[in-house]
Amino acid sequence: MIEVRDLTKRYGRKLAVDGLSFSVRPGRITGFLGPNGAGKSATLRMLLGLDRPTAGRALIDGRPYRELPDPLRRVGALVEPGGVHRGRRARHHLLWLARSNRIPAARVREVIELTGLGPAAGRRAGGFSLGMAQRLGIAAALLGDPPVLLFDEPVNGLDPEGVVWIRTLMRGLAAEGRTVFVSSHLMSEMALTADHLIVIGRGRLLADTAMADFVERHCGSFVRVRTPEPERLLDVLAGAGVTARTGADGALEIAGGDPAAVGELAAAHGLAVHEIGLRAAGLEEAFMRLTASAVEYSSGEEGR
Ligand SMILES: Nc1ncnc2c1ncn2[C@@H]1O[C@H](COP(=O)(O)OP(=O)(O)OP(=O)(O)O)[C@@H](O)[C@H]1O
Repeated sequence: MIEVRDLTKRYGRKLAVDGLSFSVRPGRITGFLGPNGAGKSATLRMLLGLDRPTAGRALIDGRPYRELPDPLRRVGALVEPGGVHRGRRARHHLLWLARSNRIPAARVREVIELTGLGPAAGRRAGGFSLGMAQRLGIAAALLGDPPVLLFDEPVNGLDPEGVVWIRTLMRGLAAEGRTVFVSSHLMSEMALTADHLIVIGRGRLLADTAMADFVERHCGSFVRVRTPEPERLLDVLAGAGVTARTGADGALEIAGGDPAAVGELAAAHGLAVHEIGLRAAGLEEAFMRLTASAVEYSSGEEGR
């Protein structure tokens, strides 16, 4: 179980995490989502005792990381790949970690097997592909057989096979009853992986919801219509009590609308329609809408 309570982190004048509170339960994968710079890594660093909160608490099994007895047996983390000395062989790295944490060497064999590192275990980590480096990082995270696992952007840069492998592994870990907390800035990836979502923007909580509820609430259908006179169609729609928004390419979008009704309204006002149809709102779009104000704020601030 992970608990974050009123967590705040300030770097100089930058408020990276701003009074954040949420819990992460065992037995499921919880996705930690937010646009770049939202404060995900800062939160994970505080959970792992790599950074001190300015205020509030970041707890694993009720304690701050630094107060955990045998931390490797309580929590495993994949924070940044490549934290391994390049000249060190993968197996030796794991054996060294095991020995310094009083973990039996037999467990090293198990995690090598579990992560499919076998053929590469005798090779030096410096020559590893990103996919192999990720497997080694995950082997290290699993060494203490911890009930809590944190993954920071684990699929970044991986090929499709690597992505599927990590997704399957995380599902297995959650099915064993572990707490699996995984950060990403990709909603589409989370949709395939997570059971629950914590979404943050500008260091604040934007959503704490079951994945299925998020999909149901945010991913209804909408009518997309393209006309050479969008301003006039907007007026006509507004006159009929219909709210529309202008999409990225200038087409109008009407949430939950009926294409026939929109088409007839346009025809009745002599408006040309170049394209009209019913679309399903994508998860990525829903995520962008949810976090849009947070993104605008942060880019505006950086421009100052
Ligand atoms: N050590 C630091 N010093 C100063 N500012 C920092 C530091 N670490 C993070 N920040 C700032 O805090 C904010 C949150 O950063 P963080 O890395 O936690 O975001 P993130 O959600 O993990 O983003 P990304 O998806 O890009 O990794 C950003 O604006 C970042 O520039």
